[in-house]
Amino acid sequence: MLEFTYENRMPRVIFERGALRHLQREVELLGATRALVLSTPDQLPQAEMVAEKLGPRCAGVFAEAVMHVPIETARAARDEARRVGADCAVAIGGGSTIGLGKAIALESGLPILAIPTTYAGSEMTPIYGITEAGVKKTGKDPRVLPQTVLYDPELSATLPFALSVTSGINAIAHAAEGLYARDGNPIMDLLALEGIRALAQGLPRLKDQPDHTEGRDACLYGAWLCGTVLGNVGMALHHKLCHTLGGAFSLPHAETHTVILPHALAYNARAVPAVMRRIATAIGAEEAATGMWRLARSLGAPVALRDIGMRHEDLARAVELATTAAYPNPRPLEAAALRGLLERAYAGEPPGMDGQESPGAGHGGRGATLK
Ligand SMILES: NC(=O)C1=CN([C@@H]2O[C@H](COP(=O)(O)OP(=O)(O)OC[C@H]3O[C@@H](n4cnc5c(N)ncnc54)[C@H](OP(=O)(O)O)[C@@H]3O)[C@@H](O)[C@H]2O)C=CC1
Ligand SMILES: O=C(O)/C=C\C(=O)CC(=O)O
Repeated sequence: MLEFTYENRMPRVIFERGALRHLQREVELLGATRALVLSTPDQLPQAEMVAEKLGPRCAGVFAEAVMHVPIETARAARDEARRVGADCAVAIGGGSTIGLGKAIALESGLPILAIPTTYAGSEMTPIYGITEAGVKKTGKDPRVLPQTVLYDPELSATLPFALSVTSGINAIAHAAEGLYARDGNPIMDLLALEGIRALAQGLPRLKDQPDHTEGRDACLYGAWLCGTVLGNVGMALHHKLCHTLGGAFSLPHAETHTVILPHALAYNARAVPAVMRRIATAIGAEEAATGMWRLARSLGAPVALRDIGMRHEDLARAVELATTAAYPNPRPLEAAALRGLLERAYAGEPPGMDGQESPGAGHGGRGATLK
């Protein structure tokens, strides 16, 4: 049975090597005259390049973005936007910088022009996250969806290979979960499969040559598609686990996605076998979960939670948190099976394909009926 609701919520996208040359025109199209440029401290040279290209349309540079948007940084950026009379925010960087732009937009409604240099995909979503007193709160608001995105693969050429791989797998995770999202639709399925394929083919090309032209093009293209999926349909167990591990135990964002994804896919494999076949085909593997684990390993990415800062004594708490306010998932959440999943992920073992039960009270996924 085919049933879905589809609504188009997408920014204007310019994808081009050297896309920054369109910056002035694009800011003008937003109706803006005073842009506040945002970046992390380390990406200040890129922010200054953007400021230079903006010329008189640049109101200032705020290069203080940090991971997970602490409320103090958000307040400082909002104050700075007011102080310089900004009428738009131009965010150059990864999810941390774009997240800071979203924090400004959430309060002021200023339009955002995003220039992503990682593959996290925040530029395509109306999702924001702000951390206060050690707790990250996320929400959705149409005001934080960037109005324009400039994708320039040349700007990601400096992203180190290891970061490119984990960031690329972060993107693949959005698409993989989009394929079994309860509110998914055929358009997002097409984007998801193409996004996974592009990243699975692009990432290995960066291994010996991180500035490989076609490799960077493919990865950024894949990131755009996967980010679009994240922005349009709901996520499931994998994202819930990653948000739990990142939020409660401060594990690094993209690395956590990289370690967890094969195990989350294995957990859901029997509930949505058709989806798993499609993912396997997209990554060129016989089976989705093991294929993802092998892909990560072959690219030298972390495969063990213990190698990215997890403590074994925190696994029980992680299960508890992951089953509280759970995201809809095709297979029901069972504490014992989740503990098994995390034990394997902790030790860096291949995903376990055993001990699975029928979909039961999970939503069963659309993949059960859609080919
Ligand atoms: N709201 C949403 O829809 C989404 C939000 N997110 C959020 O975004 C954050 C993760 O995003 P992610 O992009 O992984 O993280 P960051 O923005 O923190 O970037 C990750 C790393 O990439 C480096 N980097 C970025 N650009 C370059 C470049 N051009 N050259 C060299 N290095 C570069 C950064 O270095 P440095 O710090 O030194 O600049 C940083 O170490 C998390 O907080 C996550 O929750 C992620 C996905 C979607
Ligand atoms: O936590 C956020 O800022 C919002 C969403 C994400 O981080 C998506 C993801 O897990 O990559």
